[in-house]
Order: sequence, then structure tokens, then C-alpha cells
Amino acid sequence: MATYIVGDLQGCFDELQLLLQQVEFNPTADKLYLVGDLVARGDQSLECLRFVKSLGAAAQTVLGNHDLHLLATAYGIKKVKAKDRVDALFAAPDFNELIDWLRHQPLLIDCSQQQGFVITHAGISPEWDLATAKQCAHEVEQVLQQGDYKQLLTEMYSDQPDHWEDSLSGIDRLRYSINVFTRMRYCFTNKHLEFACKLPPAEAPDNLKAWFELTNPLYQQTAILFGHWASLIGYPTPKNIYALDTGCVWGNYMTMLRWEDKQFFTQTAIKDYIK
Ligand SMILES: Nc1ncnc2c1ncn2[C@@H]1O[C@H](COP(=O)(O)OP(=O)(O)OP(=O)(O)OP(=O)(O)OC[C@H]2O[C@@H](n3cnc4c(N)ncnc43)[C@H](O)[C@@H]2O)[C@@H](O)[C@H]1O
Repeated sequence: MATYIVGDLQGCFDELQLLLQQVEFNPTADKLYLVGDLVARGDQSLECLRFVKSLGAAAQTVLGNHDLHLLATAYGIKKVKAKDRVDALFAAPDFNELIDWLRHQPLLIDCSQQQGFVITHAGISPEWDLATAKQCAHEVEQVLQQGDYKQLLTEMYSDQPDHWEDSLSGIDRLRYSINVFTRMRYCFTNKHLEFACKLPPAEAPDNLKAWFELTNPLYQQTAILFGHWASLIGYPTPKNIYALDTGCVWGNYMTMLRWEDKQFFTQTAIKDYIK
């Protein structure tokens, strides 16, 4: 049995299949984890969702910002962006089923006890320990799965609050958590979140630090596997920090990590997705 973790798909279904063939993935014995953003911009979001759902217990994903945005568009809260190329998904007979399945996916997968890693789409706040991260993920998942998820998807679009306080409550607390788990890249040195910069660290302003370069004992205690940040490609992250989005949809490649021996497998983009 092997454990594989793959970076952002963003509708790049063929590259995922080629990677799975490369490692001879066996769904009856192996496990596939996904760091989220299964959809948007690539041309096969429908196939990606159907495939991951069809794997059942052999696969598990977290939610990314594009996945949450898809949910918002599916419930009529936001308009579909043409560049997201999700027309085939919206026209599919199993659309509602796929959207319902997606809404029930978590923000955090915790394998720290058994295998020594956790997975989120963007990262874990420099202001959280693991217990707080798990609690915050749980609170958002509860609303998405059983609460007023339409209201949450309506009110999640803001960059505030940009820092954590234990006293945060209501939509502010949920929004901070969503932004950390699905959108974070940079922080100021005081650990406040910054969302505008999407540059690679070498080109970022001096007053910004990648979230994982701030001080948090958690970052040494367990490995953190994440995606989201395509321009991080080639950046030497610290031990324990695994950046798996290598920008397939932007013309680079898709990355899959086999956890047991830490071997990386890659598949170059086979199409020009962003024209
Ligand atoms: N709570 C919330 N608040 C607000 N919005 C929310 C939200 N929840 C969901 N959303 C939604 O999130 C979606 C994405 O936001 P956007 O803001 O539209 O998209 P993005 O930054 O391009 O994000 P992406 O996740 O695609 O990041 P990536 O690193 O691949 O790409 C980032 C950039 O890196 C660049 N890039 C990629 N590879 C690179 C490389 N190798 N070198 C340099 N740059 C590179 C790309 O050109 C690109 O511009 C929107 O639909 C938005 O509505």
C-alpha cells in the first residue's frame, strides 16, 4: 500500500491520469490525497470531480478557493467566470450530486498521528497550533455540511479579519479560517495575512514573508502538505513543508508525492490551458 498526495488539478484530468499510470496507482490498495482546487481553468473540471468522487474511500480531498467559488456559483451566489471553463460541469446530469459531494469535503486532513502529515489547500495560520487548526476547520465544515452554507458562501468574500484572535466569532471567525485554509500565501512579519501578492518569494516586497517562514512550533512538529501557490514552483521550502502546486494549468507540470519514500513524480502539462 502506498500513499500519494497530488497538487492542484484545476481541471487537468489527463495529467492526473498519466501520473496515476506512472505510479501504477491501485485504488484497492493505495490511497490518493488531493490538496484541493480540483476545478477551474483547465478544460476537464467535470472529469476531475467525477473521478475523485468515484474513487470513494481510496481518495480524499480538501477544499480549495476555486472549489469554494464553484460552490458559490452552483448555488447562484456568484456568476461563473468564462475563464473557469466549467460549462460542461454545469450542464452535466450529475451536477447536483457532484456539488453536494464537494460541499461535504473537509478543509483539513489530519494524518499527523498515523503518518506525520496534515493537508490543507493553502496552509495553516502562523497563529494556530494543530488543535486550533482542527477546531477552526471543523467549524467551517459544520456550516458547509449542515448549516446555512449559502449564507457562508455569500459572506466569505473579504480579506478581513486579517489576523487571529481567540475571541473571533461568527462570520469573522469562519472567514478568517476559510482565508487561511484556502487563500493564504504571504503574511506581514506580525503574522497578519496579506492577499494581494501572488509573486514568487524572490520577487515579493521585503515586508512580506511566506506563511511557512514565520515562527510557529507546529511547522516543525508535523509535515504540512499544501497547494494553491503556483508561483512557488522551485522554491526551497523548509523541511516539513511540501508545496505541491507546480502550476500544471499555467503550462508547468503536475506533482505527486509518494509519502512512504518521499519520491516525487511529475507530469508536464500536455495542453495549453490558459490561452
Ligand atoms: N473567500 C474568498 N475571497 C475571495 N475570493 C475567493 C474566496 N473564495 C474563493 N475565491 C475565489 O478564488 C478564485 C481564485 O482567485 P483569483 O484571485 O481569481 O485567482 P488566483 O490568484 O489566480 O488564484 P489561484 O488559486 O488560481 O492561484 P495560482 O497560484 O494558481 O495563480 C496565482 C497567480 O500566479 C501566477 N503564476 C502561476 N504560475 C506562476 C509561475 N510559475 N511564476 C510566476 N507566476 C505564476 C498566475 O499567473 C496567477 O496570476 C476566484 O474565483 C475567487 O472568486
